[in-house]
Amino acid sequence: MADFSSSVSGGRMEGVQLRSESEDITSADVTTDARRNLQSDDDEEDDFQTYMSVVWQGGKVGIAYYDIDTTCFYMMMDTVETMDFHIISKVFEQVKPMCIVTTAKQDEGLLAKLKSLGGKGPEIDDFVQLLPTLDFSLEVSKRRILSMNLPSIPNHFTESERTLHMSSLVPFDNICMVRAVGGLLKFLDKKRVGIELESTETRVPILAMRTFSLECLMIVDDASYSALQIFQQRNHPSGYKSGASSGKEGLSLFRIMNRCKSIIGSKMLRQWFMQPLKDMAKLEQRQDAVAFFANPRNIEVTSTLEDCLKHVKHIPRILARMTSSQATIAQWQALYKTAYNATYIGDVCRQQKVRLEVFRKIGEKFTEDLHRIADLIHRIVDVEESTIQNKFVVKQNVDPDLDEKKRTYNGLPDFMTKVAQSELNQLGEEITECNVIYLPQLGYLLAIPLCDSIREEDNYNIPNLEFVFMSSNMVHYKSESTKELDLLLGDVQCEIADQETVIMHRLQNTILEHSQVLLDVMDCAAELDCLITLANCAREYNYTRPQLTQDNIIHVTAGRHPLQELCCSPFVPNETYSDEHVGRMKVLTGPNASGKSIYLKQVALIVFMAQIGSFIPAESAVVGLMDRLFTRIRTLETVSAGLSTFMMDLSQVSSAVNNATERSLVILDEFGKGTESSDGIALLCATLKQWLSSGTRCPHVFVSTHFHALVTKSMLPKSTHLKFQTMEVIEDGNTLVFLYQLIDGSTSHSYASHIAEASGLPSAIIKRGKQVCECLGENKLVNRVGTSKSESAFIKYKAIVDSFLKVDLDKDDLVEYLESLKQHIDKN
Ligand SMILES: Nc1ncnc2c1ncn2[C@@H]1O[C@H](COP(=O)(O)OP(=O)(O)OP(=O)(O)O)[C@@H](O)[C@H]1O
Repeated sequence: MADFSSSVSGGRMEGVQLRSESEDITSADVTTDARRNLQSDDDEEDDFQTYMSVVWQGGKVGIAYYDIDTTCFYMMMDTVETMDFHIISKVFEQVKPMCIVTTAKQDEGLLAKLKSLGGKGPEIDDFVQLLPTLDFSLEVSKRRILSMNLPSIPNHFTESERTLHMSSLVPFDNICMVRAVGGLLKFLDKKRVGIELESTETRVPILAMRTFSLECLMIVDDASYSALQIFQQRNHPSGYKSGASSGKEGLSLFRIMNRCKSIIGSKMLRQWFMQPLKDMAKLEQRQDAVAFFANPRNIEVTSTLEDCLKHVKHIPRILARMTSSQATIAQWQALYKTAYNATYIGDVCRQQKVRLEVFRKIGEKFTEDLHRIADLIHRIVDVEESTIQNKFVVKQNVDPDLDEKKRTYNGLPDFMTKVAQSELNQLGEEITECNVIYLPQLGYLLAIPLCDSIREEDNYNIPNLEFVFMSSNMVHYKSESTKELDLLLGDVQCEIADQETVIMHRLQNTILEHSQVLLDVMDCAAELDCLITLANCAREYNYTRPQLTQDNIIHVTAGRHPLQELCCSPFVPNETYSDEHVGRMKVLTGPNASGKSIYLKQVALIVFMAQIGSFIPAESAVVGLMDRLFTRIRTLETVSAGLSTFMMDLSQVSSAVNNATERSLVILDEFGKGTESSDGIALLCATLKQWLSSGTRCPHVFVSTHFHALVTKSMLPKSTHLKFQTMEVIEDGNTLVFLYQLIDGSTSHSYASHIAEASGLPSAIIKRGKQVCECLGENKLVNRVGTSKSESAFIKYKAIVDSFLKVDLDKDDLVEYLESLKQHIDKN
């Protein structure tokens, strides 16, 4: 009988789980699944796909892009764009779209630029999508925007209320931007982006519309990011198009500084790194916050906030899943934790007496609605049971009717055992075992194991029982009592599921109506996370607060390279002074490996860090905000970029020459080295002269070079802007001691042989190199060295040449001479 009762409960499981025995999964599997859900939520991989649209008209560009992952729409307000399309490139670098949509009637230069952004992969033809100009017309675009169905717009809104709401989200006076949005909406609808497999009524989900602007950004190109090791490698699924390798972040500034507690924080920090600012007020707000969190007196508040931030999740992704009712239990739980912890963060920030912009924003945006959302989820969702059952389960006391159904359902096993017992009593003696099970659609059934009396197929019939089906040695019947059970209890389990789904939908809609609050929370929490991260770095790496100024100067006392200082000890700090009085152009010469490149990169990194709002590796600094950063630093990647190395060098330098202003920072590390040295030196010299001749419009230029003739032959004009500097070295007999100290002046040696010696090159080679070098320097004949074989051949050929030179063509007989020469050669 023990067997019997267990089969009864086994039958119940079968019915509840809606699956056959062969598909059975254990509860351990369910929790693994749930855990996997949680993990996927936590995954940091940037599996985003974005679609971008561009409209360039009247010298202004408007850009819009749609992120399939967050289902948010981002719009860049109309911005002045020149023929070098650096704004479009900048947005492209950040968005990395799958494709770019634009109007078919297009400027050829822009079209060529867009195509070049797509790289050289096989998908290049699909990368730029040209749509009819009508799809981008202003009126059509406006209409399309106004008819959008955002979840934050409540259903009861009238038409004019909707229009008013949309106008608050979309600045309609930005014509290019509105047209870009309209065109992209059309494209998304046509391609059914993200909803390819859904029914035709389903529209592309759009959770929110957000604007962004590049006006206050310092422009840094992709090559500089990798040359300065700000990012080492950036993963992107569309990397295959350009043939770029994808992998994890290597040793980079971002890697050493990213201590964010949340994924949204990491994402925002990456965005901050991608968008250095020239907006002083914003940067100072960040600095104030970093100073507060870096202060040891505030360590308790900081760590409380950090603990809460760990639980703030990527809300747009969750809300996007909710719009299609596909949120997993892990995501419900994540939303609850986010709302709960955000409420706490709000309380902590409101308690602070210090006036920080981030505290003010959090105090204002973390409203009571958050508390209500957390409370609703907490009261309604039974997380524990949901995780076990891997579906949305409603807690008790939410709906009395539902509670009643659940009570009935939970009492079923006992009841079914009793029914099975009474059925067994009525069956013949040859049947020793039976159980009652529930199967959806079929209802309650009596299951009897195969025995001798019902072994034959014809023999399945049992009086008073209706045969239904046979499987796994169990024959299933309908009896009077099971029919009664059907009538009495019906599909309780399905009804419970239906009712729970209705409750879930209602809860979901309430949350989606508050999606704006949740998105604001995410932004503020991510910002807070970034600021605490910058503060932690400042404390750990001993960074100081730079003074930002509108004056066009860069003054750094005892500056360090943030990555190099972690790799070599002791690191020698150096000063940087660049302004109108001390000169904006520094030409750095010095022996190989004396620290020139590290110094140049250090200058760029310090300015970059100051312009993301971070503290910097220096004793003190005054940094004037720069508008662009140009670099020409050779990296391994530039070698593999397809273009010849020298072509890459030239394209980077020409971009600097054409676009650098007096507020730009230009770093040239050994430009001109990749070609014949006279051409290289001429190019470098001409470039520097061009900037020097621009007088006060000369950018801040830092150049390192081994072209010593630039100094020794005074190739550059005398100018107050020009200053020669070098790295101090001491020559002690045969050894060279590097001090890595920047001093005024120049050097005329590269001391390459010392470096070669230190690098383990055989001394015979170094000795010979020195010999040749000396001979060339003194304009002497270089003595030939070689093997004994080449030596004797040299003597033989020299004798032939000498004898030929002695022939007097007017007097001697040439034929006779050649004959004797032949005999001489044959003999030897
Ligand atoms: N300020 C410093 N303090 C301590 N060590 C340094 C410093 N600067 C550079 N170094 C060390 O010197 C090495 C070489 O530096 P770097 O590559 O800048 O030389 P370089 O002058 O540019 O050489 P080359 O002209 O051959 O390119 C670095 O890898 C580092 O180990």
